[in-house]
Amino acid sequence: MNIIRRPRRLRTNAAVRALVEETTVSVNDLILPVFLVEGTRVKKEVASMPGIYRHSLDNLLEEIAYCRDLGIKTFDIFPGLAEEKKDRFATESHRPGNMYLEAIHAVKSRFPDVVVMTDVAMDPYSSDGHDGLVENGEILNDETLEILGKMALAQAQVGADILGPSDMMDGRVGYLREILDDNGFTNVAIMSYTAKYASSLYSPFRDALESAPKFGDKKTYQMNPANIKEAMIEAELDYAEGADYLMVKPAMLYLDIIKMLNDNFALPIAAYNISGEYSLIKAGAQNGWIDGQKVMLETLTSIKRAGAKIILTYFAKEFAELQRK
Ligand SMILES: NCc1[nH]cc(CCC(=O)O)c1CC(=O)O
Repeated sequence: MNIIRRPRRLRTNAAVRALVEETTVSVNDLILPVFLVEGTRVKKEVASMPGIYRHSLDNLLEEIAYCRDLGIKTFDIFPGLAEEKKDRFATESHRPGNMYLEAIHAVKSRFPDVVVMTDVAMDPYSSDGHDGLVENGEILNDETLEILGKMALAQAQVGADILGPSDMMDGRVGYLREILDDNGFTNVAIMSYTAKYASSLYSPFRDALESAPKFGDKKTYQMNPANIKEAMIEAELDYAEGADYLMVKPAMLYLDIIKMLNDNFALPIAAYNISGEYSLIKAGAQNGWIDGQKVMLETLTSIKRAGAKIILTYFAKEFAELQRK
């Protein structure tokens, strides 16, 4: 038998496999999204996200301290608000001293080396549960920008490092960049949710924050999962408007989009391995149908292989714990 090229030679043992391994996920690549709620000593598991909790600030600080010791350096904080704090205009989102702004300030004061990423979107604060201002059942674009601008500035003022506009309004990256620069926050970065699709996999996140839309869906602002071309347009716009990072969301079902943006833009590409993607894997593992840890590793590796340098993932802590062993 004369088989000249035998690819299996590079798979013979673990050392050789490690030698030729092209993609390695590191804790340096990961951002852990965390959920913040009002109160003290609150730690409530999200029913649809086993192992993920809503924390009051005191517990969140402990959680961050623990994860920081594991090597996780960046945290994306999301607020869950009581219904009575919400209104049409998301007024609470930029009220000085609100729970969210206090938390950003507290995290940055306690852990100056930690990178705090924030969420810039109306939905956690909106009585309509939408990412924009609603009028007669429509989501207004330009009026929403003004609210996002106030929210972003308030976050920058308390020490946010990276702002994450997750709303999908047109023109918001340029609008926020200008407000930040005009107020002296030239070093506050923007990680734009560039290609955010109207996915059915956000529902566990909306459970966590009780932020589901009160009517309709988000299809007039989030992208159609069937489309590739508009991701290019969104990325061109965000690049031109000054985004520092481009994000694709969700991740697992959108690896082609991650690859396309990475092939076409020199900015770091991030991917958000979202709540429903996490829940699917956890559910499969809890049923004993798949090996949760192996599927987690394969998932993160695949997202990175597709071209994401950065992965926002609820698995960050579990991954870091596994690495430490
Ligand atoms: N601004 C909304 C927002 N910011 C982050 C997520 C989802 C994150 C996840 O599912 O993990 C969503 C959900 C949505 O668009 O309804």
